Amino acid sequence: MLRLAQPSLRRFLPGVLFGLLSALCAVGLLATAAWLITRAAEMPPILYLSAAMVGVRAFALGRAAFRYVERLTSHDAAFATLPELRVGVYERLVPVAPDGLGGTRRGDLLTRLVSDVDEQQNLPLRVVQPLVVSAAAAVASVVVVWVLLPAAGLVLLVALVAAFVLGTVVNAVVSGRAERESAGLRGDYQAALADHLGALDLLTAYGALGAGREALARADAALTSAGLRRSAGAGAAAALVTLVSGAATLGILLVGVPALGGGFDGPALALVALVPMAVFEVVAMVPLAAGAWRQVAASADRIATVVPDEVPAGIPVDGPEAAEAVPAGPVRLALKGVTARWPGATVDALSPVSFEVGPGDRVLVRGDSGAGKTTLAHVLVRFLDHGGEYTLGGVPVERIPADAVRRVVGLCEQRPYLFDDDIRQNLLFARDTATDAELEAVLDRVGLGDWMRARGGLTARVGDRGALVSGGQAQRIALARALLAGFPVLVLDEPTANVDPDRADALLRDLLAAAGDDGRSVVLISHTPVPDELLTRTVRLG
Ligand SMILES: Nc1ncnc2c1ncn2[C@@H]1O[C@H](COP(=O)(O)OP(=O)(O)OP(=O)(O)O)[C@@H](O)[C@H]1O
Repeated sequence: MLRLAQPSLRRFLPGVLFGLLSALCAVGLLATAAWLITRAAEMPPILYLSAAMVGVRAFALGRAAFRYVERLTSHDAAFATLPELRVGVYERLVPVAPDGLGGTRRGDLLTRLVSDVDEQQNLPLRVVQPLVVSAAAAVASVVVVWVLLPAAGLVLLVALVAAFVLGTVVNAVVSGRAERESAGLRGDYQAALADHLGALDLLTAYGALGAGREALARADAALTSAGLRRSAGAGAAAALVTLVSGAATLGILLVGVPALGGGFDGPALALVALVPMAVFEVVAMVPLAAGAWRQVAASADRIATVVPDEVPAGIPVDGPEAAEAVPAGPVRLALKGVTARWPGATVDALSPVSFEVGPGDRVLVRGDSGAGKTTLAHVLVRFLDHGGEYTLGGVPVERIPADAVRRVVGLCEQRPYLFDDDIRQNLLFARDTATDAELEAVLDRVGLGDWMRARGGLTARVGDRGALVSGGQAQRIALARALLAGFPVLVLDEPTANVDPDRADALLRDLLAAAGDDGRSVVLISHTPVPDELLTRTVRLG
């Protein structure tokens, strides 16, 4: 994760270089100004001062200009890396989804994928670059002061090391824990918020809104407290660095005043005494960089737990042998002694099951609640791995890429997901080349044509997760898009789960007729009895 977040040297280097130039200009500005003011007090001919006057102007302009370019280039590098990082995370997430993500709460998962991924841009911006720039600026300043007065250089060196160590330790002690916890607390808060908003109707019905709000307030208080501790740590480190900077100036004066004379005059003393003010301003970034590192690392850990390097056991992975295609022509699906186990579980969720689905077959899968019907559906579309033998057209599915299996075997889930958009968009993603006439025809086939026209056509909205449509209509929309996708084998998981019993029979007949009317095979998972004449065979689980 961290490797992905660090921009390439080519992108990263300009920001470091301009940052260093800006820091050196800041130090140079203070040094030249200090020298100029003290030298001017000696009232030399103006000619002696003109080079320093030009220097002050150049350093002042250079500091601002280099800082501006540094911001541009370093942010450009970080932003250019972010899309690659996001795509990298997403690509690693895809093989794990959906069944490898069950243990992560929705709001928290979103935080990991958005805020925690965004946090990674701070690795180059707030960790690596400040460390490199402040180290280089500190070394350069010590060398210059050392050349002018070695004892002063030594004082500056000791003070810089002290500021570095003390600032970093104090910041770590005061805010280290808060920095490590912040990302998790942000995830907790967003998860609590998503839970609360998603369950508003339930909480209202049970009069539990207050308890929900209390849980939110607790998560918010923990997040705010972590934010305050982080600020306290940053403040304490800044105060300490300022204190050491003052001490460094005093120390340099203590060794510098007795050394006056010869080549080391007043203006030179002013220069070495005031340089720490500028260089400590740059070095103050170090404790903050350490804090930023703790936050970046914590966020990287959180992303890594949802996108592990190795896909968890139970989730299918395309191995090198997964290179065959499903044989062309009508597809026969066959299971022999197939079992399955969810990731992390210790027992099988599906006891050995064997059956075949030939072209045009309509197979009903029945079983008590918990017998493993949904588990079987997930095995059929390769969301879950299996034991035993599962072949498509005689080829073991392990030898076919999972995506190719899913182009042949389609799933209408028990709770179909509808996007908060209009009906057209909810259908088009199954086949984006479909015309409006094709969309209307498929809605007619699943018995939704009149309803769609009464709602004003394909632009009618379905609401968040289908809030504006009934359970049965959601199932029909899901079937319509599966028909559009043209899967040769269609698995319907409990399509009547959200429909009242007297409508369930009619819906099942409609769905089976629509799904099977062009030679497609159907695996129907249902509790509801289905008339024998609509089926080819029945399989009982458990
Ligand atoms: N995501 C999951 N992670 C771990 N175990 C799961 C998961 N989903 C289901 N299970 C377990 O697998 C077993 C089979 O569940 P499954 O949902 O397949 O049953 P089902 O026959 O579809 O039940 P129902 O008719 O109530 O929908 C159950 O013991 C269940 O607790």
